[in-house]
Amino acid sequence: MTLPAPQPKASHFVGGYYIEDTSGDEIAVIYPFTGEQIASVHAATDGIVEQAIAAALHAQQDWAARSGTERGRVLRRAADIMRARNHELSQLETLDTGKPYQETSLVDATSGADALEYFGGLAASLTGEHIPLGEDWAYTMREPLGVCAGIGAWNYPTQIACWKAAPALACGNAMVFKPSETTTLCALKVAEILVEAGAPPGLFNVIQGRGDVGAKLIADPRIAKVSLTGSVPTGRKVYAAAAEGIKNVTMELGGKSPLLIFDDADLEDAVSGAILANFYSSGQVCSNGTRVFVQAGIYDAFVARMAERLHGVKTGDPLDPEVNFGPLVSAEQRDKVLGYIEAGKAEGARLVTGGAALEGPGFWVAPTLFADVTDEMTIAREEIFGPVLSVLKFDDEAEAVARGNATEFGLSAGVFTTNITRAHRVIRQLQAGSCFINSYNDAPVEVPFGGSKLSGVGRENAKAAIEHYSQLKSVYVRMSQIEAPF
Ligand SMILES: NC(=O)c1ccc[n+]([C@@H]2O[C@H](COP(=O)([O-])OP(=O)(O)OC[C@H]3O[C@@H](n4cnc5c(N)ncnc54)[C@H](O)[C@@H]3O)[C@@H](O)[C@H]2O)c1
Repeated sequence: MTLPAPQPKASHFVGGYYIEDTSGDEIAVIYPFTGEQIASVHAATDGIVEQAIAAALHAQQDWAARSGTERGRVLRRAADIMRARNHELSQLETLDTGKPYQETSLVDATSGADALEYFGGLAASLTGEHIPLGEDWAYTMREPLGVCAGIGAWNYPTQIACWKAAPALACGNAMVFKPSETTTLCALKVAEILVEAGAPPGLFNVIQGRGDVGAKLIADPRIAKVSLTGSVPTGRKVYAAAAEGIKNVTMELGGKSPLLIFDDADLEDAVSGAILANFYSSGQVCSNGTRVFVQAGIYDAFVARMAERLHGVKTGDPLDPEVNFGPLVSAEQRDKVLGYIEAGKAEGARLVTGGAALEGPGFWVAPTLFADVTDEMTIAREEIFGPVLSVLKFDDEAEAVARGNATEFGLSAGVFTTNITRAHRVIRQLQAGSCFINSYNDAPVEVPFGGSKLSGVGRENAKAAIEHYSQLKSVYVRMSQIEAPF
């Protein structure tokens, strides 16, 4: 298999070109399967940050002056290019993250292309309204915000870049995007593709760096909006920095989501749902349903069947299309997850399967199933971001809802039951932004995605995202003479 060369032409993509400044700190690109360095980039210097913002400001003028139809055509062309290059982009996503190709070839560039296509389709319909007021009238215009900053996490580098770029660009904004320092490669390809599709150079720029570069970017007064995908502690810092400039924000943060499985659920379906809710991307998904509450009547059957189904995990080289479970993204993340597993054992959870690192040079953690987990255990309270499923027993519906909601997070929630009245009743009471009935972790671009409570502010995807990347201008038009008091 010929692999894409992981080393990018240069670290940053600014003003339509790859640019470099090796005086920035070196950031190694590590392939999580081998633990070996496969490329390197340099963190953006102040000069690179300045060039990126200047290029974005310039491009935004041209872009905002184009019709929505023209803007949409560029985004849809970019979607077509991404789809045509799915194989190569998916391999790069695998090298960047360690997620199996079996998964990346279905999800990542595809989901990115869906966002570009969807918002490309919406671009021409972003109109204001006419408000009759007797003889007078008013109208509204939907205007872009200006230059937006996008800051990404490491679990979905292509998708996160596209989920932010597509609505921003559709509304007439430009963007400077900083990927996670752990996954630096994929967003550069998104930038290349947008230029190839006809976006003005500088419309979507990618600069590398750690938190300090992100902080510098969002502190700049020329940045009108900040969209972050990351953890709650980072969200607090970024939100506070954005508040200094009264900037618009979208915060896509962490979660500890409940998945409620009732006695009357289809057992096999519920087990499949819980697998999707916990082991996809080796558990590194923000919306994962990591607290699986199972009603007493099917509790033992659920735990037994889940343990059996986990025998279907196939590890190995994530680029092998037969492999369905990959390593974690970094040594640091593996160690963090192993720490939580030890806490689970020490606090008395019953380890059913897994519970240790796997052999190999890469960053492996075995898919881990804990039963008899109780609400106060660390593994039931904190976001682990790894392949660790906790099963908690419950007796009745009200108890399950109360315990499900007893968290500071509010990203997702799910329910498995064949009683449709109960399904809707329970979902209505669960405090979460993205919910599922007899399913889990579906994220089509047509549906708003985001969290409540500490899990976030604002929504990505769907028409809801337009509100977060545009502002309304109201214009009052008087048709009659003005009556003034003096
Ligand atoms: N809700 C969602 O849509 C969603 C999706 C994916 C991941 N996540 C969350 O992301 C976390 C995992 O990702 P991570 O470890 O990369 O998160 P992180 O918070 O460590 O970093 C996220 C990004 O913020 C940058 N950053 C750090 N400090 C900054 C600062 N002071 N100013 C500006 N930027 C700064 C980082 O460099 C990185 O690019 C998990 O908590 C997960 O739940 C949420």
